[in-house]
Amino acid sequence: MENKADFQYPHTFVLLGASGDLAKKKIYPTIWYLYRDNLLPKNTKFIGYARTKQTLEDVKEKSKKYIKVRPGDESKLKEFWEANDYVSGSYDKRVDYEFLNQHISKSEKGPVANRIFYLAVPPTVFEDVTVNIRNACVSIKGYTRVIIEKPFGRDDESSEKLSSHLAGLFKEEQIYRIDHYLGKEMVQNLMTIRFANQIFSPSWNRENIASILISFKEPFGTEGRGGYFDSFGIVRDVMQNHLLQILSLVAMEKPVTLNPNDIRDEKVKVLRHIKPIDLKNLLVGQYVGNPNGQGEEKLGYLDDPTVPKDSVTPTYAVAVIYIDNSRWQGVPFILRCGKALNERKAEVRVQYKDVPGDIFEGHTKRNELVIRVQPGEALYLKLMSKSPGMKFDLMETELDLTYSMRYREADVPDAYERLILDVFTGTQMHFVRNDELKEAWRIFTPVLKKLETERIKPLPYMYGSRGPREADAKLAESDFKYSGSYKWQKPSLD
Ligand SMILES: NC(=O)C1=CN([C@@H]2O[C@H](COP(=O)(O)OP(=O)(O)OC[C@H]3O[C@@H](n4cnc5c(N)ncnc54)[C@H](OP(=O)(O)O)[C@@H]3O)[C@@H](O)[C@H]2O)C=CC1
Ligand SMILES: O=C1O[C@H](COP(=O)(O)O)[C@@H](O)[C@H](O)[C@H]1O
Repeated sequence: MENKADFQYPHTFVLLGASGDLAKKKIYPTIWYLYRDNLLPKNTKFIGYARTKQTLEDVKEKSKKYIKVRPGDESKLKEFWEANDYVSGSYDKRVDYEFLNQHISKSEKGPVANRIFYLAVPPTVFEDVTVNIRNACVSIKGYTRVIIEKPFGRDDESSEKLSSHLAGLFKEEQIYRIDHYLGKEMVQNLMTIRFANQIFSPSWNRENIASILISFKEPFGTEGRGGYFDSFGIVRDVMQNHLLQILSLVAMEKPVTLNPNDIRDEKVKVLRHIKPIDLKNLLVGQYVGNPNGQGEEKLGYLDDPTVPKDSVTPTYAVAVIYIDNSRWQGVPFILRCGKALNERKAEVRVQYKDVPGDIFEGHTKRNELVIRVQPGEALYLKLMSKSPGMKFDLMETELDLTYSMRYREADVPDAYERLILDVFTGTQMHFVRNDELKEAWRIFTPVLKKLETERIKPLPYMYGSRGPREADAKLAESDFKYSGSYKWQKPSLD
């Protein structure tokens, strides 16, 4: 943590794009929760900025249904909105930012005042906004930090262009690139699980681990957002960022210290051992409607009116990645993600090798460590045990750390809450550094280009299914064994 001492000074949090979807659904609720829980500096002002001519009352009204208010919080909420303001202005005219600057300055009494700019704006105005912040709005008596949201470009070239643009305006310590998966409880737990447990360290390697599956599944399709999605696809939307970030935390070497740059150095190092993905190691799919489904389920991706009828954009993908270093050589890391599937789930499955010299006549099953990111955080280790009683049979069972049962009182914060608070405290550990981004695009750009120039046709899968049938074969050929024999007995809360 850089600077809790800073908390005594005035802070201004400027939300650019305050009239948009992300602002009302995510950012206003998040800053309210942080404010409600007294986690922010006492003297923090919030300013919404966007082109839309509206009042603060309008902002309040639009975000109302997304803001949770517990009984007794009403006066605090009133106080929160009193600390808010809304300024309307263009994204491209310096004069409007000069006005914004004057507005911010009004509440900046004293020798030090800090400013945070959250860019909840589309990529098309990104350059204008950052140039204008730099020219007219930086703090002259404190820090200025900018939070940016993906997409960070759509390939290596556009991302590099964006990075050089930003580097010309701000120092890397001022730039907070959000990958909200880095704010999730179990993703943050990965380093603790790996490096604070001697039991895992000696086996976390190619000698013991057969394969690692990192999955993201969503039970809904693009639902009218297809226009945006179609120019990106699931590989850019989820795999190149969220899943690759998880991979780097699972695979990296132990950092020298917990210093954010030591951690990010290790993440970059492990990414550098990965070659660009070969087309033969990528499988893509696109959902089609389920004729027997209800409502949305009946519709396929191509039925979305905002999607071109001949689109070959993947809504599902499996990529098999190899890390060419001494720890992981030959171990498949399988990244798998998709929309319009049978369930919502994000998890990591570390599958251990078969027991050598099995004396149990082939009845042993592989150990599997499952780190469930969502829904319902859990960590469980599937293992073999003698079945209780007179018999000497083997059974598949688990050591189970289900958060809702073990930590009943714990309040797991939302990813955005953690990350925005990190920006106030100046902690960049859970943000993406420029060179990480560069490596991520190096790994994915060639295969994305191939998919697009060759117009590779995605495999169809039905809305609400587990994805294309061929995906399981890909898992199997990548040494991920599924037996279907494991049964979990959910413990009762009593
Ligand atoms: N603490 C907890 O909350 C615990 C919960 N459980 C629950 O018990 C249930 C079973 O545990 P789990 O570890 O998932 O057990 P399994 O090893 O049986 O895995 C089941 C998962 O395997 C996948 N699968 C199905 N068919 C295939 C196939 N042909 N090839 C490859 N993969 C396949 C499916 O997920 P997919 O569609 O993603 O491929 C399925 O959900 C889960 O619902 C789990 O959440 C278990 C232990 C602890
Ligand atoms: O970044 C994205 O993530 C969301 C899923 O986030 P989650 O926290 O709900 O798991 C996904 O729906 C969206 O397409 C993608 O851009």
